[in-house]
This record gives sequence, structure tokens and C-alpha cells, in this order.
Amino acid sequence: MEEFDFLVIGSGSGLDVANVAANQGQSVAVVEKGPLGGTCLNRGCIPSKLLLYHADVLETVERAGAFHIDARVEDVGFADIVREVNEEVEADAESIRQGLRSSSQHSLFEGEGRFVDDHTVEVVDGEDDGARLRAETILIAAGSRPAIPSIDGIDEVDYVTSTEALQLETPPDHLVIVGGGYIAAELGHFFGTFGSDVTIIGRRPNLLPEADDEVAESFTERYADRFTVHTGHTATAVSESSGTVSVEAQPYEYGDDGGIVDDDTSVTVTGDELLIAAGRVSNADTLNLDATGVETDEQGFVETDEYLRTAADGVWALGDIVGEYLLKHNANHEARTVARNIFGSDLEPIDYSAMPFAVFASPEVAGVGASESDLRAEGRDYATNTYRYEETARGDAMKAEGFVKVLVDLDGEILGCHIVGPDASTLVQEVVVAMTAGTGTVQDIRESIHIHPALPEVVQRAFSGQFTRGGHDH
Ligand SMILES: Cc1cc2nc3c(=O)[nH]c(=O)nc-3n(C[C@H](O)[C@H](O)[C@H](O)COP(=O)(O)OP(=O)(O)OC[C@H]3O[C@@H](n4cnc5c(N)ncnc54)[C@H](O)[C@@H]3O)c2cc1C
Repeated sequence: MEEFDFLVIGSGSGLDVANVAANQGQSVAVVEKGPLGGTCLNRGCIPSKLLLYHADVLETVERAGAFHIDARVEDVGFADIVREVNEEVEADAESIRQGLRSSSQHSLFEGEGRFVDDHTVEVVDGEDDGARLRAETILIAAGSRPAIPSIDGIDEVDYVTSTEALQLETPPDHLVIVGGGYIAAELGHFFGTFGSDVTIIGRRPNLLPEADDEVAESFTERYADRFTVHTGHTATAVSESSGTVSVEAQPYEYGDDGGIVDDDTSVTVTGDELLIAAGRVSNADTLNLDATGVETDEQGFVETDEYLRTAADGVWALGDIVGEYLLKHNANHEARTVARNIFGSDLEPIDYSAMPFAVFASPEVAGVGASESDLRAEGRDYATNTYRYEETARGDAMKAEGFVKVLVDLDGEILGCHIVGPDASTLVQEVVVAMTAGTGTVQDIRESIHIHPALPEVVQRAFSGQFTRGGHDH
């Protein structure tokens, strides 16, 4: 048995807390069963956004004609793009591994960590198989993995999840995607830009369930101009014969009383590659939590209090495995809170009030705070205003399409902001800052000087115009 002050299971954002422990002079054990750096680095944000930027470049060339510039794409080195991205990611993971192996403060244990009791973890199935580790403070940061829905025939067909999709060396001729969230939308955009026919099947009325309805609807309409979109459908059966995969999808009514609708609008889609991107499940089931006092909810996510303590004394949790927001910036935010709470003098509750998200597809989407349907469901009084990119000088220069939608309460407090259009992920950031560090009211944005004629003017104008109570149609 080896004794440590601090032990973390999972080397994604959990590593940030491990580094704080090490800086405080604690002995630190890191248990990791996969490549170092977690999902974001190895099979999530980083490779996906590196790949997607190539799609942005290609799209820019293809749009050049709209600016009277005759540009043609002569050749695309798709395999080179994928190889370069994956090599970069592998090198980064290996550099983290070497850093931990050579650190005097950290001890890296490679293999799957499983609890023996609240403060003991054994390592199995890896280089350090058989190690038994004990620590007073343990952090569970073991993340999530792709969910595989129970579709008839799914075990008999070849399919990829986002993990393998990021490594495909040629774009499929016809990619069929089951799932309508941001990972599905981004990967569809990536392969579609490089020439794949894309069909996407999503249960909800629109793609991007995380977005405000109006934004999601606009995104879905524009996505449908490029690809085949079957929203309001659920995949019920898959089969494969001689390299062709076939997906049957039934109409689906989303909501509490929802389910498969028995009418004649079912569809059958065939393609040469099937991507399952239908959400993520917690990795808590790999940890033998039954041996501990740690509790999970009915979906398998680890339960914590507002300080991110689990029900077992001295055991903390963060990131995807907690299931609050399955986003890297959330895991990083939770890591800062956990580090303060473990190593600081006072306990600080986690603050999720201004959690942004972004979808790096075309068009780009981003948002923060409540959506209009959230506010309606809460029965809250609110006012809304929208401003279009095309109505600003920079948006006009860019021949941009899209809008910024703002939701405020009747005293002008910012409740939400939702954007569809170029650079949405950058534009939303000033609203996050206003909600977090400013007064959190429309004045923060309206009265800050915005560079003219730069794109953030579209945000400022959305906050400056005449607000309409309770919403209106566009
Ligand atoms: C395709 C894709 C694109 C994404 N894009 C974005 C994006 O653009 N922006 C964004 O904010 N988020 C994005 N995400 C989400 C983001 O990757 C995750 O929210 C983030 O990585 C979660 O961090 P974490 O530290 O909680 O878990 P992880 O990074 O998943 O780390 C958990 C680690 O624990 C290890 N592990 C699991 N079980 C055990 C065990 N029993 N023993 C030992 N080790 C174990 C895993 O191998 C993993 O390395 C994306 C995800 C995917 C899949």
C-alpha cells in the first residue's frame, strides 16, 4: 500500500487540482487509464476544433465568389489534416505523461482506478496493475464516454463514435449521424464541408437542444440547406450489408408524455458510415463506488453538494462525471472551486449562473444564461430584443447572416444571450463577463464603448434597442 496526501482519478481537469496540491508540497497520486490529458485533449475539444478550423478555411475559400474573388480549391490533403491533428494531440498527451513521470511531487499510476473503500483505490488493467493507493483526500474526475442507445441491431453493425470519427482518414461518401446535439452537428459540418453527404437524425424538433429555440430553429434551417435533416425522429433499427449501413427512424414526440408516434412518416436512410453521437454517460460505473459512501443519481452521475463534496468524507468530484454541464470550461471552473475548497481556508459554493456554450459549426452558435423557453417554463416576466448581423457595418462587410437575441428581466438584468452567426463563440464572451464581473445589467454592454465598425457592435445594438415584453416573432 502506498500512501499519498492527495489522489485524483482521471487526468483531465482533475490534473489542475492535482497540480495545486503538488504546489502546496503535497504528495500526489494520479490514476489514469487512458492517454494523459483526458477527453478534451485526446478525443474532444482539441482535436475536434483543430479539425473544424480546416473546414472553416475551406468554407472561406468556397465563399470567395460572393466577394468577386475567383478562388478554386485544387486539392485537399484530408489524410494529412487528420494525421497532423492526431500527431499533435498524441505529442501533447505524451508530454503530460513525461512531465508526471519525472515530477518529484506527482506519482502516475496507469490503469483503471477502482475504489476498495472511501480512501483506498486499487489500479487494474494497466502498466501499474496491482498498485494499492491510500489518500486522505480523493478527487473523482473520471469523466464520461459516448452513450450507445439501444437501437435494434446496433451490436451487429459497424459504427463510429466521436472518438473514432476524429481519426477517419477519408471523408465517408454518405455519413449517417444518430444524434442532434452539438457533437453531432460539429462532426456533420466537418465531414460535410470536406465532401461527405450528411444525414442527421435527431429526436427533438430542432438540432442543438442546448440552444434557445429561435436560435436552434435558425441553425436547423440553415443546416438543412446543406444536409439532410430528420428532426423529430428517433433511430429504432440499424442493419448492414456489404458496406452499406441502413438506419430506420420513427417519428418521435419529444417531452414528458412523448415517445414514438405511430404514423407513416418513418424514414430509412442508408450510408457508408454510421456515427452515433447521442449523448454521453458517466464513467462512475467503472469506479466500484459501491465500496464507498459516494452516491450517484439515477443517471449514474456522482452526486455532490454545492462545494463539490461527495457523500463520502474527504472525497470530491468534478467535471463530466458530476453531469452538471458536460463542457471543458465547466470542468475547469469546477476544478478552480474544488482547489479553493480543498486547499483554501473557507468553503465557496460553485456558481453556475453564467455558463456559456458554443457550437463550432456553420453557422456558429453560442449562448449564456436562460433561454426563452426556460423563462416561459419558470413563468418569469422578461423582455427580449434581437439584432441582425447584416444591420451592422462589419456584418454587412462580411455578408454575414445571423442574429443576437437578448433576454432581460423588467429591471434590465441580463437573463440570457443567444447568438447564431460568425464568431458567436467570441461575441458571447462580453456578455459572460458582464454577468459575472459587471453589474449584470444591460448598461454594462450598452454603455461600454464598442469599436466601430467591429462585429461586437451587433451585441451592443441587441442590448441597446427597444425591448419587447414576453417575446415576439422574427
Ligand atoms: C467530440 C467532443 C468535442 C468536445 N468539444 C468541446 C468543446 O468544444 N468545448 C467544451 O467545453 N467541451 C467540449 N467537449 C467536452 C469536454 O471534452 C469534456 O467536458 C471534458 O473533457 C470533461 O473533463 P473531465 O476532466 O470531467 O473528464 P475527462 O477529460 O473525460 O477526463 C477523465 C479521465 O478519466 C479517465 N478515467 C475514466 N475512468 C477511469 C478510471 N476508472 N480509472 C482511471 N482513469 C479513468 C479517462 O480516461 C479520462 O482521461 C467535447 C467532447 C467531445 C467528446
